[in-house]
Amino acid sequence: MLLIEDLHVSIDDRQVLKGVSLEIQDGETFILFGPNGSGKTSLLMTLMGFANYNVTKGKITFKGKDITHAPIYERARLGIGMSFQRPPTIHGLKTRHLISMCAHHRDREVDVDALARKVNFDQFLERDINAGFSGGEIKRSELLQLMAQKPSLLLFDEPESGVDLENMALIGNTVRELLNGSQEPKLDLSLKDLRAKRHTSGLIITHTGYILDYIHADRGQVLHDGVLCCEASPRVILEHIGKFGYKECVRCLK
Ligand SMILES: Nc1ncnc2c1ncn2[C@@H]1O[C@H](COP(=O)(O)OP(=O)(O)OP(=O)(O)O)[C@@H](O)[C@H]1O
Repeated sequence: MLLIEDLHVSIDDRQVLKGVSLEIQDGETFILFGPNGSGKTSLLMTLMGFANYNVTKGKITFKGKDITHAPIYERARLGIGMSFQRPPTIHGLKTRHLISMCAHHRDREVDVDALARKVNFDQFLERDINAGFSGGEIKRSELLQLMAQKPSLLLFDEPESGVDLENMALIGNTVRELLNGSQEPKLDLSLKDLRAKRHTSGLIITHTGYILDYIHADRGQVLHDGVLCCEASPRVILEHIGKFGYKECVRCLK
């Protein structure tokens, strides 16, 4: 589904990604770890196509199409959706209107109120996007946009940040539903069959790993100073970082 080859990205004159290569298959969920400032958000912003992130070398292919220099709307139309760490406030744009726009491409009209009720967000629909929203409310607003858009590749930048434990369950379960599509996985399926049934892929940044309690994450890696290293199961990586910190990752780069 997503193929990133030798991606080099600069913001102004500063190189933030220094040769990232990564493949995410249909239905696969990939977890990205890394210390502050290592380039994780920059990777997601580049995949979404934001202008400040200049691809100086490398290629991004999505569903077989070269999207390295494609505009944001084309990537969204192809099926890439993103939940931001710190999304902007948009005065003058009601949440209801944005949710309707996110669902615009779908065949059937979406019941925005019913969708919002799923994430306890119906009472926020008449408010401007993110205007005065708390950390947890911002996350629910982001999720609601994705639920309306139904992308086939979900990019999540720290779904747990600013979320209390009670809301974490709501957010974790909603992320799982988005990744599984409408289909809840049956417990008796093998991992291979489970993956074959999922068509939505995920690329999720986490510092705490709380999200791992709710989703099935297939693979993980650490991004260290703009370079990927330490590929392992996400739980193993989390445990390793907890014990030794990120400086141990440097050993994998040698
Ligand atoms: N618009 C910008 N202008 C200048 N530098 C930027 C800009 N955006 C990001 N950077 C720099 O690029 C580097 C990577 O930032 P990025 O946000 O991708 O890191 P991160 O791994 O997501 O960090 P965190 O875990 O703290 O969220 C940082 O040093 C950051 O200051």
